[in-house]
Amino acid sequence: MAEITLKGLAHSYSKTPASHGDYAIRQMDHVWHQGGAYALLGPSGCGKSTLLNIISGLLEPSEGDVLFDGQRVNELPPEERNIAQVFQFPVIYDTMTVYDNLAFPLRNMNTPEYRLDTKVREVADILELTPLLSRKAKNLTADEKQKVSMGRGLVRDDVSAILFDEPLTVIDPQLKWKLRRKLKEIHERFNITMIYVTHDQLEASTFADKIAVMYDGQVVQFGTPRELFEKPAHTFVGYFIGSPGMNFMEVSHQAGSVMFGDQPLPVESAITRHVASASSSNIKLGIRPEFIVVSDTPSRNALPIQIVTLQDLGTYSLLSFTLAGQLFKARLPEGHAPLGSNAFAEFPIQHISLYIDEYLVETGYE
Ligand SMILES: Nc1ncnc2c1ncn2[C@@H]1O[C@H](COP(=O)(O)OP(=O)(O)OP(=O)(O)O)[C@@H](O)[C@H]1O
Repeated sequence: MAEITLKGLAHSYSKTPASHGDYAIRQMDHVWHQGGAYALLGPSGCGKSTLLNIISGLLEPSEGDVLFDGQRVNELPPEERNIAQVFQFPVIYDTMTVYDNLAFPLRNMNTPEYRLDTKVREVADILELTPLLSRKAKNLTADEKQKVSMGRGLVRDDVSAILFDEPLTVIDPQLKWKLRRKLKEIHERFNITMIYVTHDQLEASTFADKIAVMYDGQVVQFGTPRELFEKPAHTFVGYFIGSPGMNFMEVSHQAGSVMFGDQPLPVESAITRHVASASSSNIKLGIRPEFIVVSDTPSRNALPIQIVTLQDLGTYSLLSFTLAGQLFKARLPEGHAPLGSNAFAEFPIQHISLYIDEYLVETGYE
């Protein structure tokens, strides 16, 4: 069992890093608690695989410490870390049977055959591989091979964490859901820390209790899927989570008002105070497409908009409109009244969040 702590961690693939841009992981402190089901979510190139490889020991970090249950393991090779890693593409021995593939990690540890047999059959049963145990691995389908790869991580009793690096990439879309459920089941049964890397928010939120969102070499928010939706701590989280992502407006302060271009915006007074006193000029307001209220009649806080497109997506409609020259997205509920050529959008003030230098400013709704 292990709690994995990353302390002052940073990694550069360059031997002589000169600037921020030379780092794949930028100064990070993070704790993965024992037994958690976690996702590491972020776009391509943000440093997810680098971080997993540092945890598993395939890569030694250039700065900082990796601690397992408080013990520094930076110099420990992967085989001494009791961590299993499942990669994007199955890592199995094609000429061996499924049984021998599953037994391989245990034979390596000189596990007695009777114990090995029990464990192999238990894991095969969970992964629904029992009918395939005597098959040669080379005759399996891609998803069966990936299940064997996962099984090899699960057979060892001493494994304290399993790291999955986009494990469902090669899996048929229909089977992805089933395998994710299976992983969740395995997590509940074995109480193993699991870290699941993906760039897909749906995959992350169906697997994990808590998601670490990574952006540009850093974890910018660590929270439940709901927290990431309701309170994005960074503009990237707002943009990346949700379908479509949050709308952002660059704003400034003028004569007691928060201005979006030439347009004064109705906002809560605490936001106005923060915008007025901000030392940075990088100030944004964010609102989720779900919370914008659109109507064809003017009202006190509604602003005139220009409609670009309205798409009926079955359970909701997606409206694209412009305001002060910027494109916005709004999700309109099913059965929303049709919109004429004059339309108005209201941004309910309780749903507007303030970001200064890309980070959320907690203002509290007054
Ligand atoms: N072996 C390497 N040598 C040099 N640079 C590397 C190496 N591996 C990764 N990088 C760089 O480090 C950064 C982070 O890469 P990493 O593969 O960790 O990201 P990722 O989030 O896993 O991306 P993906 O989802 O595409 O795999 C990228 O800029 C990448 O180009």
